[in-house]
Amino acid sequence: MKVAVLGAAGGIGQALALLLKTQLPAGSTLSLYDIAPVTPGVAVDLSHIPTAVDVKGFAGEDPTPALEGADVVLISAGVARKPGMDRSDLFNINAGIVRNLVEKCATTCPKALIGIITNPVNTTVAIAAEVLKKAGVYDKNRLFGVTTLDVIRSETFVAEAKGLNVADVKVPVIGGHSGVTILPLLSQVEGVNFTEAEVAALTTRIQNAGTEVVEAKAGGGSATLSMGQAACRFGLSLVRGLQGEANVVECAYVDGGSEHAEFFAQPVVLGKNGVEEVLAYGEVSAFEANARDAMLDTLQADIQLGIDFVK
Ligand SMILES: NC(=O)c1ccc[n+]([C@@H]2O[C@H](COP(=O)([O-])OP(=O)(O)OC[C@H]3O[C@@H](n4cnc5c(N)ncnc54)[C@H](O)[C@@H]3O)[C@@H](O)[C@H]2O)c1
Ligand SMILES: O=C(O)C[C@H](O)C(=O)O
Repeated sequence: MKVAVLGAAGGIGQALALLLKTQLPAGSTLSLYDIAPVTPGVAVDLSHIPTAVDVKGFAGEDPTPALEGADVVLISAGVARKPGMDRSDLFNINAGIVRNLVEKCATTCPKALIGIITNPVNTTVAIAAEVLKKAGVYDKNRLFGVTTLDVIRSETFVAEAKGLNVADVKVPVIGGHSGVTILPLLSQVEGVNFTEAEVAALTTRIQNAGTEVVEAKAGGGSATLSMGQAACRFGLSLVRGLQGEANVVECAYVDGGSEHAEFFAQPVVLGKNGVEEVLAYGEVSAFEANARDAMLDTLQADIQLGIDFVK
Protein backbone atom coordinates (compact mmCIF):
# COMPACT_ATOMS: atom_id res chain seq x y z
CA MET A 1 0.00 0.00 0.00
CA LYS A 2 1.44 3.39 -0.94
CA VAL A 3 0.26 6.51 0.90
CA ALA A 4 1.35 9.95 -0.33
CA VAL A 5 1.20 13.06 1.86
CA LEU A 6 1.27 16.38 -0.03
CA GLY A 7 2.26 19.25 2.26
CA ALA A 8 4.39 16.82 4.22
CA ALA A 9 6.87 19.38 5.59
CA GLY A 10 4.12 21.40 7.29
CA GLY A 11 2.70 21.22 10.77
CA ILE A 12 0.05 18.65 9.88
CA GLY A 13 2.19 16.89 7.31
CA GLN A 14 5.06 16.12 9.69
CA ALA A 15 2.78 14.96 12.51
CA LEU A 16 0.79 12.83 10.07
CA ALA A 17 3.92 11.37 8.49
CA LEU A 18 5.27 10.37 11.91
CA LEU A 19 2.02 8.64 12.85
CA LEU A 20 1.79 6.87 9.49
CA LYS A 21 5.43 5.71 9.72
CA THR A 22 4.61 4.00 13.01
CA GLN A 23 1.10 2.75 12.18
CA LEU A 24 0.82 1.82 8.49
CA PRO A 25 0.80 -1.92 7.82
CA ALA A 26 4.20 -3.57 7.34
CA GLY A 27 5.36 -3.39 3.74
CA SER A 28 3.69 -0.02 3.05
CA THR A 29 5.40 2.90 1.37
CA LEU A 30 5.05 6.44 2.70
CA SER A 31 5.70 9.07 0.06
CA LEU A 32 6.25 12.62 1.30
CA TYR A 33 6.01 15.69 -0.92
CA ASP A 34 6.20 19.42 -0.22
CA ILE A 35 7.56 22.43 -2.08
CA ALA A 36 9.81 23.01 0.94
CA PRO A 37 13.40 21.80 0.34
CA VAL A 38 13.53 20.19 3.80
CA THR A 39 11.14 17.41 2.73
CA PRO A 40 13.71 14.75 1.71
CA GLY A 41 15.30 15.40 5.12
CA VAL A 42 11.99 14.81 6.88
CA ALA A 43 11.90 11.44 5.11
CA VAL A 44 15.48 10.61 6.13
CA ASP A 45 14.67 11.53 9.73
CA LEU A 46 11.58 9.28 9.75
CA SER A 47 13.45 6.47 8.02
CA HIS A 48 15.53 5.93 11.19
CA ILE A 49 12.40 4.79 13.07
CA PRO A 50 12.43 0.98 13.11
CA THR A 51 9.17 0.04 11.35
CA ALA A 52 8.61 -1.90 8.14
CA VAL A 53 7.35 1.19 6.32
CA ASP A 54 9.56 2.57 3.56
CA VAL A 55 9.72 6.40 3.49
CA LYS A 56 10.67 8.53 0.49
CA GLY A 57 10.79 12.34 0.37
CA PHE A 58 10.38 14.68 -2.61
CA ALA A 59 10.62 18.47 -2.85
CA GLY A 60 10.28 21.05 -5.60
CA GLU A 61 7.59 22.18 -7.97
CA ASP A 62 6.50 18.78 -9.31
CA PRO A 63 4.74 16.20 -7.10
CA THR A 64 4.68 13.55 -9.86
CA PRO A 65 7.42 11.26 -8.49
CA ALA A 66 5.71 11.20 -5.11
CA LEU A 67 2.37 10.25 -6.67
CA GLU A 68 3.48 7.37 -8.90
CA GLY A 69 1.61 4.23 -7.82
CA ALA A 70 -0.11 5.94 -4.87
CA ASP A 71 -3.18 4.14 -3.47
CA VAL A 72 -4.05 6.97 -1.06
CA VAL A 73 -3.18 10.69 -1.33
CA LEU A 74 -3.69 12.96 1.67
CA ILE A 75 -3.41 16.69 0.86
CA SER A 76 -2.57 19.24 3.56
CA ALA A 77 -0.56 21.60 1.34
CA GLY A 78 -1.50 25.25 1.73
CA VAL A 79 -1.71 28.06 4.23
CA ALA A 80 -3.32 27.98 7.67
CA ARG A 81 -5.43 30.55 9.53
CA LYS A 82 -4.23 33.31 11.83
CA PRO A 83 -6.40 34.95 14.52
CA GLY A 84 -9.21 37.05 13.03
CA MET A 85 -9.43 34.97 9.84
CA ASP A 86 -12.17 32.58 8.75
CA ARG A 87 -11.35 29.40 6.84
CA SER A 88 -12.87 31.06 3.75
CA ASP A 89 -10.11 33.70 3.92
CA LEU A 90 -7.70 30.92 2.86
CA PHE A 91 -9.52 30.38 -0.44
CA ASN A 92 -7.43 32.83 -2.51
CA ILE A 93 -4.19 30.94 -1.90
CA ASN A 94 -5.33 27.38 -1.23
CA ALA A 95 -7.78 27.01 -4.13
CA GLY A 96 -4.97 27.20 -6.69
CA ILE A 97 -2.70 24.90 -4.67
CA VAL A 98 -5.37 22.19 -4.43
CA ARG A 99 -6.31 22.56 -8.10
CA ASN A 100 -2.70 22.13 -9.24
CA LEU A 101 -2.00 19.15 -6.97
CA VAL A 102 -5.22 17.34 -7.91
CA GLU A 103 -4.42 17.91 -11.60
CA LYS A 104 -1.23 15.94 -10.97
CA CYS A 105 -3.18 13.21 -9.16
CA ALA A 106 -5.53 12.99 -12.15
CA THR A 107 -2.67 12.26 -14.53
CA THR A 108 -0.36 10.24 -12.26
CA CYS A 109 -2.61 8.22 -9.92
CA PRO A 110 -6.19 8.60 -11.20
CA LYS A 111 -7.43 5.62 -9.18
CA ALA A 112 -6.03 6.80 -5.84
CA LEU A 113 -8.30 7.65 -2.94
CA ILE A 114 -7.82 11.38 -2.30
CA GLY A 115 -8.38 12.94 1.14
CA ILE A 116 -8.46 16.74 1.20
CA ILE A 117 -7.38 18.39 4.44
CA THR A 118 -6.53 21.85 3.04
CA ASN A 119 -9.05 24.54 3.98
CA PRO A 120 -11.62 25.71 3.23
CA VAL A 121 -12.58 22.01 2.93
CA ASN A 122 -16.22 22.81 1.99
CA THR A 123 -14.82 24.45 -1.15
CA THR A 124 -11.50 22.68 -1.86
CA VAL A 125 -13.26 19.31 -2.20
CA ALA A 126 -15.59 20.81 -4.83
CA ILE A 127 -12.50 22.17 -6.61
CA ALA A 128 -10.90 18.72 -6.57
CA ALA A 129 -14.06 17.13 -7.98
CA GLU A 130 -14.25 19.63 -10.84
CA VAL A 131 -10.57 19.09 -11.69
CA LEU A 132 -11.05 15.31 -11.76
CA LYS A 133 -14.21 15.68 -13.88
CA LYS A 134 -12.35 17.89 -16.37
CA ALA A 135 -9.65 15.23 -16.63
CA GLY A 136 -12.31 12.55 -17.17
CA VAL A 137 -11.29 10.50 -14.14
CA TYR A 138 -13.80 11.57 -11.48
CA ASP A 139 -15.09 8.78 -9.26
CA LYS A 140 -17.20 10.17 -6.42
CA ASN A 141 -16.35 7.18 -4.27
CA ARG A 142 -12.65 8.08 -4.27
CA LEU A 143 -12.73 11.71 -3.11
CA PHE A 144 -13.09 12.75 0.55
CA GLY A 145 -13.02 15.91 2.61
CA VAL A 146 -11.33 14.94 5.86
CA THR A 147 -13.66 15.97 8.71
CA THR A 148 -12.31 13.48 11.26
CA LEU A 149 -10.98 16.30 13.46
CA ASP A 150 -14.58 17.35 14.16
CA VAL A 151 -15.34 13.77 15.19
CA ILE A 152 -12.38 13.36 17.55
CA ARG A 153 -13.02 16.78 19.09
CA SER A 154 -16.66 15.86 19.67
CA GLU A 155 -15.66 12.59 21.30
CA THR A 156 -13.11 14.33 23.52
CA PHE A 157 -15.41 17.17 24.63
CA VAL A 158 -18.39 14.86 25.30
CA ALA A 159 -16.24 12.48 27.35
CA GLU A 160 -14.83 15.40 29.36
CA ALA A 161 -18.26 16.95 29.96
CA LYS A 162 -19.86 13.68 31.06
CA GLY A 163 -16.94 12.00 32.82
CA LEU A 164 -16.88 9.09 30.34
CA ASN A 165 -14.09 6.91 29.01
CA VAL A 166 -13.40 8.61 25.66
CA ALA A 167 -12.76 5.24 24.02
CA ASP A 168 -16.46 4.42 24.53
CA VAL A 169 -17.82 7.67 23.07
CA LYS A 170 -18.91 7.79 19.43
CA VAL A 171 -20.27 11.01 17.90
CA PRO A 172 -21.27 11.28 14.24
CA VAL A 173 -20.64 14.75 12.79
CA ILE A 174 -22.50 15.77 9.63
CA GLY A 175 -22.56 18.74 7.24
CA GLY A 176 -19.27 20.37 6.35
CA HIS A 177 -16.09 21.66 7.99
CA SER A 178 -16.50 25.28 9.05
CA GLY A 179 -18.56 27.15 11.62
CA VAL A 180 -22.27 26.38 11.49
CA THR A 181 -21.78 23.69 8.84
CA ILE A 182 -20.17 21.45 11.50
CA LEU A 183 -23.05 19.58 13.17
CA PRO A 184 -22.32 16.97 15.85
CA LEU A 185 -25.28 14.64 16.38
CA LEU A 186 -25.21 14.67 20.17
CA SER A 187 -28.70 13.12 20.30
CA GLN A 188 -27.12 9.91 18.96
CA VAL A 189 -24.47 9.52 21.67
CA GLU A 190 -25.34 6.25 23.36
CA GLY A 191 -26.12 6.12 27.06
CA VAL A 192 -25.92 9.90 27.60
CA ASN A 193 -28.58 12.51 28.23
CA PHE A 194 -27.83 16.16 27.65
CA THR A 195 -29.83 19.18 28.78
CA GLU A 196 -30.77 21.70 26.08
CA ALA A 197 -28.17 24.07 27.50
CA GLU A 198 -25.48 21.37 27.33
CA VAL A 199 -26.33 20.59 23.70
CA ALA A 200 -26.16 24.26 22.74
CA ALA A 201 -22.86 24.82 24.59
CA LEU A 202 -21.17 21.64 23.30
CA THR A 203 -22.30 22.25 19.72
CA THR A 204 -20.93 25.79 19.80
CA ARG A 205 -17.63 24.60 21.29
CA ILE A 206 -17.20 21.91 18.63
CA GLN A 207 -18.03 24.38 15.86
CA ASN A 208 -15.49 26.88 17.24
CA ALA A 209 -12.79 24.39 18.23
CA GLY A 210 -10.58 25.30 15.26
CA THR A 211 -10.74 28.96 16.28
CA GLU A 212 -9.98 27.96 19.88
CA VAL A 213 -6.66 26.51 18.66
CA VAL A 214 -5.92 29.38 16.25
CA GLU A 215 -6.36 31.92 19.08
CA ALA A 216 -4.34 29.86 21.56
CA LYS A 217 -1.48 29.58 19.03
CA ALA A 218 -1.64 33.41 18.72
CA GLY A 219 -0.49 33.72 15.10
CA GLY A 220 1.53 30.49 15.04
CA GLY A 221 -0.97 28.57 12.92
CA SER A 222 -3.94 26.27 13.48
CA ALA A 223 -4.45 22.71 14.69
CA THR A 224 -1.59 20.49 13.54
CA LEU A 225 -1.08 17.73 16.13
CA SER A 226 -4.75 16.86 16.68
CA MET A 227 -5.22 17.12 12.90
CA GLY A 228 -2.25 14.83 12.35
CA GLN A 229 -3.96 12.29 14.59
CA ALA A 230 -7.32 12.79 12.86
CA ALA A 231 -5.80 12.45 9.38
CA CYS A 232 -3.88 9.36 10.46
CA ARG A 233 -7.08 7.75 11.76
CA PHE A 234 -8.85 8.57 8.50
CA GLY A 235 -5.93 7.52 6.29
CA LEU A 236 -5.58 4.20 8.12
CA SER A 237 -9.32 3.61 7.71
CA LEU A 238 -8.97 4.18 3.95
CA VAL A 239 -6.12 1.64 3.90
CA ARG A 240 -8.09 -0.88 5.98
CA GLY A 241 -10.99 -0.57 3.54
CA LEU A 242 -8.68 -0.98 0.53
CA GLN A 243 -7.27 -4.13 2.14
CA GLY A 244 -10.75 -5.62 2.32
CA GLU A 245 -11.51 -5.20 6.02
CA ALA A 246 -15.27 -5.19 6.66
CA ASN A 247 -17.30 -2.57 8.54
CA VAL A 248 -14.82 0.29 8.33
CA VAL A 249 -17.01 3.32 8.97
CA GLU A 250 -15.97 6.99 9.15
CA CYS A 251 -17.76 10.29 8.75
CA ALA A 252 -16.40 12.15 5.73
CA TYR A 253 -17.41 15.01 3.42
CA VAL A 254 -18.38 13.20 0.22
CA ASP A 255 -20.40 13.42 -2.97
CA GLY A 256 -22.78 10.83 -1.59
CA GLY A 257 -26.11 11.73 -3.19
CA SER A 258 -27.25 13.74 -0.17
CA GLU A 259 -30.59 15.50 -0.49
CA HIS A 260 -29.02 18.50 1.28
CA ALA A 261 -26.02 19.44 -0.85
CA GLU A 262 -23.70 18.11 -3.54
CA PHE A 263 -21.13 17.39 -0.82
CA PHE A 264 -22.19 16.51 2.70
CA ALA A 265 -20.35 14.92 5.61
CA GLN A 266 -22.03 11.77 6.89
CA PRO A 267 -21.04 8.22 7.84
CA VAL A 268 -19.72 6.05 5.00
CA VAL A 269 -18.56 2.44 4.79
CA LEU A 270 -15.05 2.27 3.31
CA GLY A 271 -13.91 -0.58 1.11
CA LYS A 272 -11.78 -1.68 -1.83
CA ASN A 273 -13.09 1.13 -4.04
CA GLY A 274 -13.31 3.90 -1.48
CA VAL A 275 -16.90 4.59 -0.46
CA GLU A 276 -18.72 1.23 -0.50
CA GLU A 277 -21.93 2.61 0.96
CA VAL A 278 -23.19 5.97 2.14
CA LEU A 279 -25.03 5.42 5.41
CA ALA A 280 -28.09 7.38 6.42
CA TYR A 281 -27.22 9.57 9.39
CA GLY A 282 -30.40 8.48 11.12
CA GLU A 283 -32.85 10.32 13.34
CA VAL A 284 -31.95 13.77 14.57
CA SER A 285 -33.40 15.98 17.31
CA ALA A 286 -35.43 19.12 16.58
CA PHE A 287 -32.36 21.20 17.53
CA GLU A 288 -30.21 19.26 15.05
CA ALA A 289 -32.81 19.40 12.27
CA ASN A 290 -32.99 23.19 12.65
CA ALA A 291 -29.20 23.50 12.69
CA ARG A 292 -28.93 21.25 9.61
CA ASP A 293 -31.48 23.25 7.64
CA ALA A 294 -29.94 26.56 8.71
CA MET A 295 -26.47 25.57 7.46
CA LEU A 296 -27.49 24.66 3.93
CA ASP A 297 -27.29 28.09 2.27
CA THR A 298 -23.75 28.54 3.61
CA LEU A 299 -22.66 25.04 2.61
CA GLN A 300 -24.14 25.27 -0.89
CA ALA A 301 -22.50 28.69 -1.46
CA ASP A 302 -19.13 27.28 -0.32
CA ILE A 303 -19.51 24.40 -2.81
CA GLN A 304 -20.58 26.70 -5.66
CA LEU A 305 -17.47 28.85 -5.09
CA GLY A 306 -15.31 25.78 -5.74
CA ILE A 307 -17.25 24.74 -8.85
CA ASP A 308 -17.04 28.28 -10.28
CA PHE A 309 -13.30 28.47 -9.53
CA VAL A 310 -12.54 25.57 -11.87
CA LYS A 311 -15.16 26.33 -14.52
N1 LIG B 1 -9.49 19.53 7.48
C1 LIG B 1 -9.19 19.92 8.70
O1 LIG B 1 -9.86 19.54 9.67
C2 LIG B 1 -8.00 20.81 8.94
C3 LIG B 1 -7.47 20.92 10.24
C4 LIG B 1 -6.35 21.72 10.44
C5 LIG B 1 -5.79 22.42 9.37
N2 LIG B 1 -6.33 22.30 8.13
C6 LIG B 1 -5.76 22.98 6.98
O2 LIG B 1 -4.61 22.26 6.54
C7 LIG B 1 -3.74 23.15 5.81
C8 LIG B 1 -2.30 22.95 6.27
O3 LIG B 1 -2.16 23.34 7.62
P1 LIG B 1 -0.73 23.25 8.36
O4 LIG B 1 -0.95 23.69 9.75
O5 LIG B 1 -0.07 21.98 8.07
O6 LIG B 1 0.05 24.42 7.55
P2 LIG B 1 1.64 24.60 7.41
O7 LIG B 1 1.85 25.99 6.91
O8 LIG B 1 2.32 24.19 8.65
O9 LIG B 1 2.01 23.55 6.27
C9 LIG B 1 1.58 23.67 4.96
C10 LIG B 1 2.64 23.08 4.07
O10 LIG B 1 2.16 23.16 2.72
C11 LIG B 1 3.29 23.39 1.92
N3 LIG B 1 2.87 23.88 0.62
C12 LIG B 1 2.41 25.09 0.28
N4 LIG B 1 2.14 25.13 -1.03
C13 LIG B 1 2.43 23.90 -1.52
C14 LIG B 1 2.36 23.32 -2.80
N5 LIG B 1 1.93 24.01 -3.86
N6 LIG B 1 2.73 22.04 -2.95
C15 LIG B 1 3.17 21.32 -1.88
N7 LIG B 1 3.26 21.83 -0.65
C16 LIG B 1 2.90 23.11 -0.47
C17 LIG B 1 4.14 24.36 2.70
O11 LIG B 1 5.49 24.36 2.23
C18 LIG B 1 3.99 23.82 4.10
O12 LIG B 1 5.03 22.90 4.43
C19 LIG B 1 -4.31 24.55 6.03
O13 LIG B 1 -5.07 24.92 4.91
C20 LIG B 1 -5.22 24.37 7.24
O14 LIG B 1 -6.25 25.32 7.28
C21 LIG B 1 -7.42 21.52 7.91
O1 LIG C 1 -9.61 26.06 12.16
C1 LIG C 1 -8.78 25.97 11.25
O2 LIG C 1 -8.46 26.93 10.54
C2 LIG C 1 -8.08 24.67 11.02
C3 LIG C 1 -8.98 23.48 11.02
O3 LIG C 1 -10.00 23.57 10.07
C4 LIG C 1 -9.55 23.17 12.38
O4 LIG C 1 -10.73 22.83 12.47
O5 LIG C 1 -8.78 23.18 13.36
